[in-house]
Amino acid sequence: MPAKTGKQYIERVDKAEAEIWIDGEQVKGKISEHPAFKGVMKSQAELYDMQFDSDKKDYMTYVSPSSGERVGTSFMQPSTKEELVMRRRMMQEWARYNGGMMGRSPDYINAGLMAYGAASEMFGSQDPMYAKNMQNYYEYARENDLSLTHTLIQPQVNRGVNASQLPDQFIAARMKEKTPDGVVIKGARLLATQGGITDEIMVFPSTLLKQTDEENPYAYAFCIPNNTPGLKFICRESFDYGKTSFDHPLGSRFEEMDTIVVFDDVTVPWDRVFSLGDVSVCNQAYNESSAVVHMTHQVVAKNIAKTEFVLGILQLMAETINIGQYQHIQEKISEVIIALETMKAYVTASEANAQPDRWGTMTPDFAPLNAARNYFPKIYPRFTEIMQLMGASGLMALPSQADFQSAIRPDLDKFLQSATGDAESRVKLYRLAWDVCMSSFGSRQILYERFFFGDPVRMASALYTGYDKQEHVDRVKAFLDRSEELIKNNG
Ligand SMILES: Cc1cc2nc3c(=O)[nH]c(=O)nc-3n(C[C@H](O)[C@H](O)[C@H](O)COP(=O)(O)OP(=O)(O)OC[C@H]3O[C@@H](n4cnc5c(N)ncnc54)[C@H](O)[C@@H]3O)c2cc1C
Repeated sequence: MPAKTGKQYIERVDKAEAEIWIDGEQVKGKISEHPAFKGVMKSQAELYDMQFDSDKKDYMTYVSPSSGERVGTSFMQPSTKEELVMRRRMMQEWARYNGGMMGRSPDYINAGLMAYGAASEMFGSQDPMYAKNMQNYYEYARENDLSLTHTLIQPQVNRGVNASQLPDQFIAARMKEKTPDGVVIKGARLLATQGGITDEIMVFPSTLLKQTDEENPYAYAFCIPNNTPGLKFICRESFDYGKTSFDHPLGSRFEEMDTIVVFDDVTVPWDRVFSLGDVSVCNQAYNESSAVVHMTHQVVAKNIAKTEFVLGILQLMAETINIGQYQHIQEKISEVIIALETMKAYVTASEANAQPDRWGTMTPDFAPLNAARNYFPKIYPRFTEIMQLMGASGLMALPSQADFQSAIRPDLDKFLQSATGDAESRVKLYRLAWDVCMSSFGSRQILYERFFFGDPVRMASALYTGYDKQEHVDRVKAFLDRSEELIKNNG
């Protein structure tokens, strides 16, 4: 089957009827018609449809090496720099469509899956069956244009101890037993964004587990359909409040939802298991496969689009109420321009210095991408602060679309007009800014950028420990020795 359409995406997820809980009730009927999910599912469907745009399909899709059909480019295992750039172009096309506000457009997980597929041999170190499973699953996902969510983190109960030391050994999802049908998993994982509105879930190694025998049952990697019996998604409150796209321009379209994932004796069939019961294998999978690099490549490409979107909004705000002449406004917008150019430079450098990894996949240079993934979580909250500082009362003087259709419209037209246009256009823009920097949707975006790729403190620590600093240390030592020499010679 070739790349899928938006309609096919929606039909498949509706038909699956995964077990999803929200506001104390289980979702019944078509999830694409549920108020909490219909906006984002429509947006996701639009992304899939872009694969068929006549002017885009040459880079949104490519010819499958197995079926000869055109399949999604985010599944492509690049072997040249040109293919790497094509992948990024495809990913940015999707990100620009949603202003970078959909962190989990399907290309995010596809980037990881592509790398795991290319490195499938790695999973065979435990059992050759796992390597075969990984390779087959990657091809299955590619040929069926699967959408996936994923879950990596153990419940936040007591971060001072390991999962096996919690009061109940099945709080964090762990292996319960092996049966002829598969491995039974019981417990919970966090935090699956888009949980329940994809075809399947990837349950991969959580970030580094302690290397002890007690932790081995918590170490596994598998993918299963969202409607596997015993699998439950527990949603937070929805930030799509059912308002129009005028009132809540982002929340009504891109509210991706975050879910707690419960495994209630879920049997994972053996052909879907890629690793099991060995912390050391799990701990190295992310880095060894280059999944971390390809996922970061997608993230940075997406965040370039997000920065462009923020820059566009800020500039429009400056023009709308004529504040672009003030130096501090120029300085603030310049901060975003500098961030944009920095992010673009990181991606360009990573692609220019790309090399095939040990699995033959053309892989971007991780050093600039690693810097980017540590940089953006710090700068994105500042973008929203700048938006608040520039928006001021304009972020609160925000009548709704219904107000514009009521008897008070003449007042709105008079008092909310702007330097460049009418009241309705101005309110539309400021509502967008509010949804970026003030609303529940906007606050979640800030939290998302801070944490979704891992704890920023430990990411910085990994950057510090993994970075080769010796050359610079040696140069300073040589400089100090040179100074000594000079003193000696001159003395
Ligand atoms: C909006 C959003 C969406 C997300 N989507 C997904 C998803 O789709 N899939 C997924 O798998 N995950 C997802 N995550 C989870 C994300 O990966 C985690 O939030 C992140 O890895 C941090 O883990 P934690 O939330 O458990 O925080 P914790 O690890 O509990 O950290 C809480 C605080 O304690 C500190 N801390 C805890 N332990 C240590 C330590 N050992 N050393 C130093 N400091 C420590 C942290 O620095 C932090 O300040 C999402 C998170 C958010 C906020």
